[in-house]
Amino acid sequence: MVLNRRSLENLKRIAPPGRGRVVTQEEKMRVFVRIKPLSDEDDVPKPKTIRIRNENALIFDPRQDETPFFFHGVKQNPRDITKRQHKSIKYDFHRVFGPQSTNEDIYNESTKDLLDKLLSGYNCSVFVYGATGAGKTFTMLGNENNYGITYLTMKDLYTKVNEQKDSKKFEIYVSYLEVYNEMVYDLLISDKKPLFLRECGNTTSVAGITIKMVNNVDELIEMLRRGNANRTQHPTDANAESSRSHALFQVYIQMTYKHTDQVKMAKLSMVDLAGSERASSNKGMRFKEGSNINKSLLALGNCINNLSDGLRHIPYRDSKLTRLLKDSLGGNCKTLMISCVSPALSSYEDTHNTLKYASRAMKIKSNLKENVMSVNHPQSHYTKIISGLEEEIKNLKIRYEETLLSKAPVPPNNIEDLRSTLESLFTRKLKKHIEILHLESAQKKTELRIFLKRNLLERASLFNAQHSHEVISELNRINIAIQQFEGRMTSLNAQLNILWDEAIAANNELNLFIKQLETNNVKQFLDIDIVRCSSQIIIEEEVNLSDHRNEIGMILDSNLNISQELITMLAEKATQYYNLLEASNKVSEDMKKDYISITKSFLGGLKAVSWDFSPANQCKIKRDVFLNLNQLNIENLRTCVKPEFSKPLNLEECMSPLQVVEDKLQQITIKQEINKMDTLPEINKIDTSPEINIMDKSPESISDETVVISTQAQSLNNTFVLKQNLDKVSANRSATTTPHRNKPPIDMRCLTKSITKPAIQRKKLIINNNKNGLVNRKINQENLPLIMAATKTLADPSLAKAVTKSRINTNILTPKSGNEIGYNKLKKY
Ligand SMILES: Nc1ncnc2c1ncn2[C@@H]1O[C@H](COP(=O)(O)OP(=O)(O)OP(=O)(O)O)[C@@H](O)[C@H]1O
Repeated sequence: MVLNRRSLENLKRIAPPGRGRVVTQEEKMRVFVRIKPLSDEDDVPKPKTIRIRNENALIFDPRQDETPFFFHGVKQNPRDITKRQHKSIKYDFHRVFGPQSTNEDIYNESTKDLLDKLLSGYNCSVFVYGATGAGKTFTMLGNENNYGITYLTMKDLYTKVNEQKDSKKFEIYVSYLEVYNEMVYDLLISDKKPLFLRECGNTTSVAGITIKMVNNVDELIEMLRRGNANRTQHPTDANAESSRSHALFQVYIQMTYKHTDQVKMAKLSMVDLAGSERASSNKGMRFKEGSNINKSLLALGNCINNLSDGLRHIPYRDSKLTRLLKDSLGGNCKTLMISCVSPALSSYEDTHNTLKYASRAMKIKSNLKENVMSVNHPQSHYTKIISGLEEEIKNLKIRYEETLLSKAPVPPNNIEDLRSTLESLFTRKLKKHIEILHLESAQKKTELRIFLKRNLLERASLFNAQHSHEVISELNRINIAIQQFEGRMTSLNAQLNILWDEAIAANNELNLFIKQLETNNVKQFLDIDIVRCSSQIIIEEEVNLSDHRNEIGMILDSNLNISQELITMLAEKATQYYNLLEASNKVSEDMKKDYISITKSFLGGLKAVSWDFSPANQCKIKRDVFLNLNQLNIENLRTCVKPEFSKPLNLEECMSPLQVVEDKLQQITIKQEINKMDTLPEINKIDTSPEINIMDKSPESISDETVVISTQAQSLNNTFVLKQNLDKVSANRSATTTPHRNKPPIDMRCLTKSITKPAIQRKKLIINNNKNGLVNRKINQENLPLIMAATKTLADPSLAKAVTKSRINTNILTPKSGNEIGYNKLKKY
C-alpha cells in the first residue's frame, strides 16, 4: 500500500516544536566497533593492525613482541618491511566486538535497547560505517545462517508490538531506498527512477517514496529481501559482492493510545553505507561509483567532524547521503553507529580512518524529543472527551465512597442509649463486687481472729494453772469470743450467699446485654467502653485487696507484739524463780545447765530468725489464707461460680498424709494397741530404734527427743515445735525426709520442762514436717497409742512405703474424710 499524501504528511509531522508534550533529552551517539575475522586471502600470519584491549577499548597498530636478534653479541634493530610506524593508538568505544562475535551478539548489546525507546515515541537510527569489505552488509543483513541486525530488530519489534497491542493501536510502515551515484532510488519498486529530496523543517523527506504498511514480520522480511535484490551491487577489487550504494531502510511506527487518543510517531532508520574506496585499479563505471561513494563519505566525515567539534554549521547539504542522515546525526534521534574494521594489514589505512571517524562520532550529541503528534480534532471532540472523563471521575468517586462506607460501618442512632445501659449494668456489677470484697475481707479477718484465739487456748494448755479460777475465767472469755466470732462468720457467710446471688444476676444481665450487642452488630462501637468498665472492676478489686492486706498485717503485727511481751515476761519470771531456787540452794547441776542452755538458746533463737518466703513455707501459706480474697475474682464472676460459704475455714480440720494413715491405722489397730500398752517391752523388741522410748510413760525419761524452735512460727503463735524421732525413723526407712534446713535442731528439752513443768502428764508434741506440709497435731496421752501405731507402721516396710508415698505425692494437706469443703477451700489458697 502506498500512503496517500495526507497520511504521508502526518507521518512526517513529527513533534512540531511547541505543540503537544515534548520531552527533550541530550544524548551522545553510541559507537560500537566490530572487527571482522581475517579471511584466507588476508595477509595471515602477518601481524594484525588491531589488538582488543578490553570490551571498551582497542589498540590500533600495536607494538609487536619481537624476538631480539643479536649479531656478534650486539642487538640488531630489525628492518620493518611493512613500513608500519607502530603507533599503538588506544581508542575507547562504547563496545568493541571481536572477530568471534556473531550478529546476535551485536544485536543484543546494541540495537535491542533501541526498541523500547522507539516504542516510547523517539526516533532511532543505526548505521554501519567502514571501508569496503569490512563487514557492513554482513552486520546489517547477514545471511541465512547468520541473520543480520535488521532482521533481528524487526522480529523483536513485532514481538513487542504484540505485547502492547491492548493499550496501543499500532500502524507500521516501511520505506527502503538507496543513494547510488548521488541519486536516490526507491528499492521497494522495481521501476528505478531517481527521486527528489525535500527539506521539511529539520527533516528531509523523499518525494514520491513508497511507504508500505507491514502487518507482520514475515511481510517485512520479504520486503527487505526484495529491496536488497534491487540494490546495486558489483564485484570490486576489495569485495566480490560490494554494495555500490548507501541503503536506507526506514520503519515508521504510529502508535495511538487507546485510552487517551494520544498519537505518537517514531522512526527507525537502518543505514548500510557503501564502503570507502582506496585508489584502485577500478576503471569506468566502478571508478565513477567509487568517486561518488568517497564524495558522500567525505561529506559524512565532515559532518561528523563539525558535529563533534560543536560547530554551528554542519555541511549536510554537501551530499544526498548527509541530507538524508541529517536527522540521524545530531538531530532528534537516538543514534547508534557500528564501525566495521578489518584487522588485516592490507586494510591498515582504511581501518585507521574508520577508527578516527568512529572516535570523533562519539562526541556527537543529539537532542532527543518524544514525538507526540498533534492531531487537529475539532473542539467538540475535546469537549466530548472532557465530559466523558468528568463522568468517569464522578462514577469513580461514588464507587470509592461506597467502598469506604461499606468498610467503616456506621454506629446506630441509639448508640448513646446503649452506652449508658451498658455503663449502668457495669456499675451495678461493680457495686456488688465491692460489697462482696468488703464482706469477704471481714470474713477473713474474723477467721484470723478465731485462729489466734484458738492459739491462745493451745498456749494455755502449756501451763499448769488450768484449774485456777482466774485461768478458767480467762479461758471462758476466750471461748466466748471464739463463739461470737463464729457467729459472726455464720452471719457473714449468709450475707455473702445473698450477695453472690445478686452479683451473679447482675453479671448474667450484663453478659446477656453484651451478647445482644454482638448479635445486633453494634458491639464493635462499644468495645472500648466494655474494656474501660472491666478494667475499672479490676482496679477496684486491687484497691480493696490492698486495704484488706493492710488490715490483716496490722492484726498480725499487734499479735506479734503481744507474743514478744509474753516471751519477755516468761524469761523474767524464769529468772526470778531460778534466782529464788538458787538463793535457797535448791538448784541442781542439771537445772543450772538447763538455765544456761535456755539463755543461750534464746539468744541463738533470736539470731537464727529468718523469713522464708518460699511457696512451701507453711507459715506463709497460713498467713496467705487470711491475706487473699480469692473467693471473689473476675473468673468466678465470669463463669458465675458461686463459692461455698457453708462453714468457716478451720485449719485444724486439715490433715497431713501421715495423719490420714494414722487415722486409718487408728481405726484398725487402736484396740489392739491399747491392749498391748502393758506389753511395751515387746514393741521395743519389734523395733529397736530409739524412738520407741517415746512410749515411756515418764516424759523425763525421753532421751532422744529433739526440740526445734520454728522462728517463723513465732510470728504467728510462738509454737514450740518438737521434731520427734519419728521423723528420723521415717527418714531412715524412706530416705526422703530432709532435716530442717535453716535451723539446726537444738536440745530444748529443758526449755519445755521449764515452761511446762517436768511432771506434766499431758505433753504437747507438734510434729513439724517441713517437706511434706503442715502437720499441726496435738499428741497427748490419749493418742499415744496412735503414735505408737504410726511408729510401728514405719517399722513395717510395706506400711512405711505407703506413708512415704503419700508424703511425697500430696502437696500440703489431705482433708479428713467427710470434710471436702474445708480442704477445697484451703486448696484454693
Ligand atoms: N564478521 C564476519 N564474519 C564472517 N564473515 C564476514 C564478517 N564480516 C564480513 N564478512 C565477509 O566479508 C565479506 C565482505 O563483507 P561485506 O560485504 O559485509 O562488506 P561490506 O563492508 O558490506 O563491503 P562493501 O562496502 O563493499 O559492500 C563478505 O563475504 C562477508 O561474508
